[in-house]
Amino acid sequence: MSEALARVLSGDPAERVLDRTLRSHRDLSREGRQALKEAVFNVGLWRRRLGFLLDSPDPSPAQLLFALLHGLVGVPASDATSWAGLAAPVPLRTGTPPSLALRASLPDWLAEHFVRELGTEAEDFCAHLNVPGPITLRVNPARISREALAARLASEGVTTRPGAWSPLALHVDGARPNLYALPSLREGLFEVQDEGSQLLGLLVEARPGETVLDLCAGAGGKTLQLGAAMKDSGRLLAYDPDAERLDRLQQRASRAGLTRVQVLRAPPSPGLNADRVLADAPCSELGSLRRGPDLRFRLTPDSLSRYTAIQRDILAHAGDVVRPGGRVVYATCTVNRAENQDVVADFLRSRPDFQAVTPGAGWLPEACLQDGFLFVTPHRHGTDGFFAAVLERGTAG
Ligand SMILES: C[S@@+](CC[C@H](N)C(=O)[O-])C[C@H]1O[C@@H](n2cnc3c(N)ncnc32)[C@H](O)[C@@H]1O
Repeated sequence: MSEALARVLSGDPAERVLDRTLRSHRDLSREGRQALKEAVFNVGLWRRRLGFLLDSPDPSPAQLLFALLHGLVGVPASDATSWAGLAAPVPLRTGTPPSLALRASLPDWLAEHFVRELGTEAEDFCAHLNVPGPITLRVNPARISREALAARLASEGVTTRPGAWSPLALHVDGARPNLYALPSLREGLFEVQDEGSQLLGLLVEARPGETVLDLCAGAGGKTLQLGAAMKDSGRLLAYDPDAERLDRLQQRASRAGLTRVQVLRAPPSPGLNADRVLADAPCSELGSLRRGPDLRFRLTPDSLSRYTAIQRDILAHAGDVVRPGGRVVYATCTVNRAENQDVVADFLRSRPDFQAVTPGAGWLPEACLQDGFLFVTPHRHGTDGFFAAVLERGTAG
């Protein structure tokens, strides 16, 4: 246990450390495996708050585990001492930590960033980064309705409830099921996708018969969604510079029964004249921090500015390949004006033939909008954090 904790604390990804540790300790009981998992995840996540309780800048893994068990979970000191493998209990501080960074267990620079971005909401936002998000499914509307999928999943032993924002979303209730064993997944009736991410795909409003470009397609999470919305008709083009992700996209598209996805191994040229372009740009991913206990500790302050040049290039490229009258959706999964509003403002300055239009007019709840952009967050919407702008190219000139 100490060794696994030490590796996570020194920067190895918690998921990977846990995987390796469990594989080399196959003799562990079910309870033992669960305890190891909880310890690695929670010490990894709460390390800064635990350091405050211990009043030490460099506590040992065993001391951190003791502070977690006794100070945060409330296990009696004698049990916590022996479970942590300590010879004696360690004194713990009481009282609320004095800074947001310590209360929410974040690096100082990151907590300060969230205060700059979110003001009085930063505390609530950061608290929600410490609660794992729900497992959310996106129904494949080309194959089944949301209600019928919920009934089908119930018959397979999985209870769900509808999402509040995306008409395609179902949240899984109760214990984490093995979704990959379900026939309904193999039949392509749903994909696993955060509700906020579903909104980005929906904002494209792709229709059957159109030419749609997914410019940062990755492994195709949103390409599949666009293909379903287009009822597998028209032209759906997917580009990404990462060839391995595109390979996975191709496999997923054929499993989902999409025959019209065309993978581009080189960037598309302006002659494309697409009706719609989704630019789901690479970003600092601050909106996804609740997805892993230690992601926040692997970021550095320069992540806030690392992607802005490439984001500007990608959006400029999107502007070049969409037809007059067509639309670009620029999206990120981060909470950072420099990567969101500022990139869009620069684009609009350099391309006066474009204007920002209200995202999802007619169907997207007002609560998902802020200053004319989509902005959803864990604390307000229960989704991961996402930003999106819908930019329409004028027809004049
Ligand atoms: C946020 S991820 C996309 C996720 C994907 N749309 C999905 O739904 O699964 C950003 C993607 O942008 C890609 N990317 C990086 N540089 C790029 C560029 N210059 N042009 C287009 N895509 C780029 C990355 O390889 C990465 O797959």
